[in-house]
Amino acid sequence: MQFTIQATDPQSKARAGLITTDHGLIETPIFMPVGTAGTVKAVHQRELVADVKAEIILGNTYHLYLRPGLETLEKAGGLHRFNGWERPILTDSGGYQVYSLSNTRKIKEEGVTFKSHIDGSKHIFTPEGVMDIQRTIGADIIMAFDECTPYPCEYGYARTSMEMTHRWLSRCIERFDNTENKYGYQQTLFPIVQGSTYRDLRQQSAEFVARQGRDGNAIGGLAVGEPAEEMYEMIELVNAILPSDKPRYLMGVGTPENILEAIALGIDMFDCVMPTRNARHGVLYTTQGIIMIKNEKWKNDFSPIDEELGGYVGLCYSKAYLRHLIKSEEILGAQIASLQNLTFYLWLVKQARQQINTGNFFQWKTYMTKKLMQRL
Ligand SMILES: Cc1ccc(CCc2c3nc[nH]c3cc3c(=O)[nH]c(N)nc23)cc1
Repeated sequence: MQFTIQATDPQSKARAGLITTDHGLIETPIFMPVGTAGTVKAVHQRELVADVKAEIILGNTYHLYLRPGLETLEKAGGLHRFNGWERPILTDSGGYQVYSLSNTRKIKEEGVTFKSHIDGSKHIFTPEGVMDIQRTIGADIIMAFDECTPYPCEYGYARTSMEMTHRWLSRCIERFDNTENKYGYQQTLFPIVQGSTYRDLRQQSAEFVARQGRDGNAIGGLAVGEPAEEMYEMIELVNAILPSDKPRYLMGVGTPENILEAIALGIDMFDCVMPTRNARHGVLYTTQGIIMIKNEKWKNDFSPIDEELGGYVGLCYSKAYLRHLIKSEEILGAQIASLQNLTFYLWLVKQARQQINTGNFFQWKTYMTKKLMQRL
């Protein structure tokens, strides 16, 4: 995996870059739609490419391991072949998903034991085990096995948790560097910085991660309920330590405003469940601002959802019709709203990239944030 920086913003840490993988190119800054059971909820591959213009999607190790399972994925020739997505894929290591989905997990030095949220069967994720699982899934970029430190937490817990994540990272690197890819495509491992919101721990973790010299680096332990200002402070501190010539992936962030702020702080890659989760609840992101589509005011508004966005659903469906579908809890409503929000997120990072290339990202960010976050 290669990363080339094509332009940097003179008034911030923002940069426009290009990531090259065996499954194609990724222009950064980039937003990565979250696939869960191998698909993005309620959206087809064709739409992801043609409408959303997604360049890379996220696969979910926890879900895929439980269902369809490793045997099926291996027989299919990996996730790319299984779900027909021929572009880059990134998979998370599963630790976070166990933490957020299975309330029966236990953390030990060896790894994390949990019961499947599907059938209650017992499992253990270890650093070595999730490296093998992600080798079998076959994603181009795989994440180290970490503990996403809960927020808020005591300093002592944050330090112990970070130190275990560092020991797990060493075990991940040992396993990954001594196993081969299974399907003939190169894979790369990103380590994850932890340390909660404690400046000295974040500094230690960023230094430990930077020392591993991997192709890219991730910032974890954020977007877990901390105030945005604390998140920005941690990003700024960590990005000053992570190498500037490698992609930086901020996990789980965020609102359009968070994303533009983080781009200005030097982040290149994003993922977030917000676009699809909010869509299912009728919260639409549009180039004109936020629309709460269930609101009475859209009942007889037959204008297109978002003419400026240039996406299919924004042009071809009216606000009134989408309101009707969402109120009726029709699947089509979730599909249209998900497509609108995902298309918007990809549009936003593409606009940011263009502004970085033309050198006025910083002014544009202020104007765009004010415009996008207004309620219509
Ligand atoms: C499919 C998929 C879903 C979700 C994710 C990111 C999930 C995610 C976080 N989401 C919000 N905050 C987060 C923090 C962490 C973290 O510290 N470590 C890991 N491994 N994942 C995180 C990646 C892939």
